[in-house]
Amino acid sequence: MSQSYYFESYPPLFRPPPNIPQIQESNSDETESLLLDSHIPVIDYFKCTTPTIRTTKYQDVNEDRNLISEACRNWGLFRLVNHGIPITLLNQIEEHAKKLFSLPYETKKAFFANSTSSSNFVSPISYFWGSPALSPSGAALAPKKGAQENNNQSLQWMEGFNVSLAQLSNIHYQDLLLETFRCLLEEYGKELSRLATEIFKILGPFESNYMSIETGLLRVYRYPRCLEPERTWGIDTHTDSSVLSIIHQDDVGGLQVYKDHQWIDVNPLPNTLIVNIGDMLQAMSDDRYMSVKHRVKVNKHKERISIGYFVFPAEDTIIQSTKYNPFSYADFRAQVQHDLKTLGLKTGLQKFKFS
Ligand SMILES: O=C(O)CCC(=O)C(=O)O
Ligand SMILES: [Fe+2]
Repeated sequence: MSQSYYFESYPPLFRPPPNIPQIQESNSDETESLLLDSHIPVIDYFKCTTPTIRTTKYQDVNEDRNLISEACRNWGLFRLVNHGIPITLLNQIEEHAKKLFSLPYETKKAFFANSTSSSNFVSPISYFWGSPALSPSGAALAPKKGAQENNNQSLQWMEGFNVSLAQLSNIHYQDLLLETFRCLLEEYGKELSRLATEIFKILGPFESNYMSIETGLLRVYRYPRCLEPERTWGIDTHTDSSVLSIIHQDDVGGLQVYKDHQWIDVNPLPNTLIVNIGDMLQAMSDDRYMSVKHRVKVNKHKERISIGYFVFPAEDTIIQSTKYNPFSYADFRAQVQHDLKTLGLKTGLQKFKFS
């Protein structure tokens, strides 16, 4: 595939100017210290959730459960191994995502438009780029005015598909690639609902409505190659608004987590998921668990694909906490949307804190 054709798949603002030497896909890795990455807690899902196994080979299941709580208190993030999700499923999703992302930008935009003028059809899969912030309907918030200028801070170097899991089974696509992608996402969504439910149980007890599986969504991201990776972010520093987020990343790397006043690379490890605590879990746990700051770097030589699963409280359930005024997730989301519109950034839980 020629480069000029290839870059047709990038949103126009992400395409390299025609008069500069073209960047090549490369295997040269950026070298960053791997040292601290090895301190990120690793949790064995199988050991935590299989109480019947009691041999000298396995620790007591409670010990492993305590490791999860400890990781959520100290890091707000952990790696999850032995999660039971078939590696072939993860590989297939990645492969299909790559194919869809490499369609021309205009095709992606038209294909995944949220609704058509002739019907009230709402697609469970929508396409967005330039900002991970979406409106409640799943439509991408347009990049802020001024993002057209190069190196504007608010433009984030990513594009993605937002997938509402609850609506995914209501539709069948004619297009084979898309229909296969839909089926794979549906299967992956079920697997992740299972994991999130178990982890939530282990971290609790919490009110059952504090996490509602029906709210689950997937974000499939592509972070395009970027000529000046030091001047922009794939996703800038943020905390997730979710209860729990579960990320699968490919082998490129770029995710970083903030811990003890420094940024640490969350290097990719094969067949490993990353679990993040979101703002909602921080509030409902009275700040015992911390929603962790993280960000995504972009890369000059390689595109990166990641898949995030996010799950939220039932929309109108009031979250009671000793640290925050009572609020619902709907209140929180409205506040975030308002902050993004007016300030261009999310202030998050701070707005709800007891004064
Ligand atoms: O792509 C990633 O690794 C992380 C994405 C992320 O932080 C998010 O969607 O909130
Ligand atoms: Fe995030």
